[in-house]
Amino acid sequence: MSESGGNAGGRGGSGSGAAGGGQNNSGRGKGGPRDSSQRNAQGRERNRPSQRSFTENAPAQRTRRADPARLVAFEVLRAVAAEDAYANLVLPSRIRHHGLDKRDAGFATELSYGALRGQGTYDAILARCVDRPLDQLDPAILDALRIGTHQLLAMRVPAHAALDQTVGLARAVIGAGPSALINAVLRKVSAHTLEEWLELLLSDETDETRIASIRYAHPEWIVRALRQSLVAHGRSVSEINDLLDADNAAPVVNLVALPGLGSLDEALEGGATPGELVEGSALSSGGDLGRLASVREGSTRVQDVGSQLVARAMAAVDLGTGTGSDGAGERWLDLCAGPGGKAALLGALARQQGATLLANEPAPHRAKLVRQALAAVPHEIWHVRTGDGREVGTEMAESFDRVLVDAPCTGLGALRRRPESRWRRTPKDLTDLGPLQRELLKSALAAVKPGGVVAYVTCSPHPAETTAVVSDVLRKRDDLELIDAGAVLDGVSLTGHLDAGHEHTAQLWPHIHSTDAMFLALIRKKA
Ligand SMILES: C[S@@+](CC[C@H](N)C(=O)[O-])C[C@H]1O[C@@H](n2cnc3c(N)ncnc32)[C@H](O)[C@@H]1O
Repeated sequence: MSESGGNAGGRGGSGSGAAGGGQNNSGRGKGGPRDSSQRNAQGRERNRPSQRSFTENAPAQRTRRADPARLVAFEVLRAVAAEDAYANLVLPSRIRHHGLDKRDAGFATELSYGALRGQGTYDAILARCVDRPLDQLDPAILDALRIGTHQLLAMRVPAHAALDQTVGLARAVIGAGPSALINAVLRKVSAHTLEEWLELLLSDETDETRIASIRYAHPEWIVRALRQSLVAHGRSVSEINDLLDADNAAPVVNLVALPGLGSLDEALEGGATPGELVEGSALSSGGDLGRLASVREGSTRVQDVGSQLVARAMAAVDLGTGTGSDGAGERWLDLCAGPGGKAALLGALARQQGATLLANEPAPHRAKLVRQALAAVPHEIWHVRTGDGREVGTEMAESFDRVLVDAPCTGLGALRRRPESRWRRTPKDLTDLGPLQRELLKSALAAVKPGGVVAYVTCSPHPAETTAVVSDVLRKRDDLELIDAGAVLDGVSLTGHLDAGHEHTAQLWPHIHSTDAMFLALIRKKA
């Protein structure tokens, strides 16, 4: 049991914990994680077909019990497919239910997230190994095959363990019948490495979109949408592969210490590293964040650096009103606040700047989450309204100095955090959300005082929900002007140069900034 457990191979790690390189029955050894270059190199080496060995036992004679970590991954995939569940919500509850330790939890995370993200590529491979169309397979069998394929092609799990354990899982939870099929199909999958499979699948392919779609496991419409997004924000279309690749890497967990309320000391002592893009942030060293008292209290929170930057940008805009540029006496509004990540940061900044915050959210259960998120901020600073943001503009016309519209959007900029979402979203979502995004922005512009500023934010870079919304709403209005959002973002960043601005709006990117792809427009209502 000498080998340690790094996680993924060529497709990038998906979880925080370890996956197997060990020689025990489940294919997972003991030891700490390795850096990704070692994992990639060693993962490919270990899984070369010529070095593979399989037990000669028939499936029925092999493992009959489901390894708990693989069972958790299987249950996550089933819940996502059959119940429309979100992997990031269902995974922790399954891990708790099966009592996985830290190491197995890491393995289950990598396996479920990796199999979900890589689904498009894995299905293209499986289609070559199954004698019927994949949609004619029992969905549970297909999920078991995806789990087996991810272990074989992208994790440092010995091939015999990947095969035996996946067949054992199928026997235990699906039935004895399908295990022979799963055994036969996974043997075919294991005949090649991932690179060899991609070569086989793509050698005759000339369509660039289809090539990128299969290689980087994104639906073709999203490949096209992201290309269009790069161009719309002044970047080169040649960045597309880097962007798609960044969506497949496990995002590092970012922390924020609420300004004036939280501290990163405990996290830094525990191995977190200071964030380089924004003040008060840190990159978590992984593990259970609940061990940190400041996280339990809510004064230090998990928040993507892109979200931190746009919230700070809204708070930092110089209104030039004489009373407001330092925030004293100002009223701030977060129009779409649930579940409260940005509201918590804005609440802390409002306290420091002598302002107050109204956080609005229509969904009652999400409004409750906003209250919980704001719990560490003194109560006299904030108030939560449960209602439709489209009504705020008329109900509270010209009442606020700063308004954040963090609009409901497709989330195309946060695909790395939501492994199933790329397969669930459709182009129709883009068109369906457009009217709501425009109405919310108009309501915000009605609610802001003359001289005040509205920050329009999405976690999508797509022009249909970013630049098109802003230009449609600003068209024919001479009382509004765009502030240079790139310059304001630079001003709140530690580097002072994010290179995110383009034509007065700003766009952050996973492959450039290691943040979610947050869009920011800052609109001032002329005094
Ligand atoms: C992108 S999320 C906001 C994320 C939040 N700002 C944060 O940082 O945690 C969009 C939110 O808008 C809310 N929403 C949907 N329809 C809305 C409406 N008509 N008015 C206001 N908010 C709405 C959704 O419930 C969701 O909570």
